[in-house]
Amino acid sequence: MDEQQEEFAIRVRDLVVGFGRQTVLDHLSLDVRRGEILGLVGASGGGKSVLMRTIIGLIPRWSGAIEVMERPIGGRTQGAATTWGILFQQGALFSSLTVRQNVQFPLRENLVLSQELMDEIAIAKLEMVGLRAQDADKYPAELSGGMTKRVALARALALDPPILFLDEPTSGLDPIAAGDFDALIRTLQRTLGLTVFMVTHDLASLTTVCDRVAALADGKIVAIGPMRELLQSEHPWVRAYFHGKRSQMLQHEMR
Ligand SMILES: Nc1ncnc2c1ncn2[C@@H]1O[C@H](COP(=O)(O)OP(=O)(O)OP(=O)(O)O)[C@@H](O)[C@H]1O
Repeated sequence: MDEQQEEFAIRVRDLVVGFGRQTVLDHLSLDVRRGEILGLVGASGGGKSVLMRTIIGLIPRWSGAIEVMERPIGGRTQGAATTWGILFQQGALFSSLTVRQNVQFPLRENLVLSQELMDEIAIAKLEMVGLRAQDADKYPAELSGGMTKRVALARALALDPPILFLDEPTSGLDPIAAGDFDALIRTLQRTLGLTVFMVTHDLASLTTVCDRVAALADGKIVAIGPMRELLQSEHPWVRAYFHGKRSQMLQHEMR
């Protein structure tokens, strides 16, 4: 295995994905470095979710190659649950299961463990995401938006995956809860050495937690780098995104 390969958690080459006559991703290439938090921005309907879902093998590709932790993705991906955890936009907890049972779900699906050990793991994961042991017996309907995201995160981390996919993790949270969630992601990435792939529109997240930001436009990654470099990009869509009135106002306030 060469050194360059080892450096990347995810490698996407010349990826083409579409539906019917619509091409969504058009010869897209992207490398995600091990241990980084990469933020993905793009127009609404531009293909961010499609890219994420194709990487994790949920959407078939027309052509191109994808490698995750040096393993090609294609057909039925084996061992996926232990390679990545996913936090979908709505949290997507099972409403009829308690918090504890939700966090234990991937353990039950993938491992054979005693109930006692599973209970210990569930509590440890809940504490890791800033929840208390008392929260374990609650049902999803009894949780705030921020708590729901934290439980979903605990569930995503149940099997200790090296990669975490987050689909708009702060959407629907108030700015304080969103800031707390960003800080949690940063702490987990540092302490667990996670690679994080985050689709987000949240300028504060992009500025404060992402090591690099990738911009998706016209089905391709048109700019990638630290936020300060993206702000210098000459690409028309990237300029419009970061230098439009609304973004300018927020950036001004963040200074
Ligand atoms: N399963 C599907 N079948 C058909 N078309 C789809 C499917 N999934 C996505 N698309 C189309 O692919 C395009 C990209 O959608 P996608 O959800 O990736 O956008 P997005 O960048 O994540 O947008 P948003 O920021 O609004 O969530 C859209 O035109 C969408 O209608």
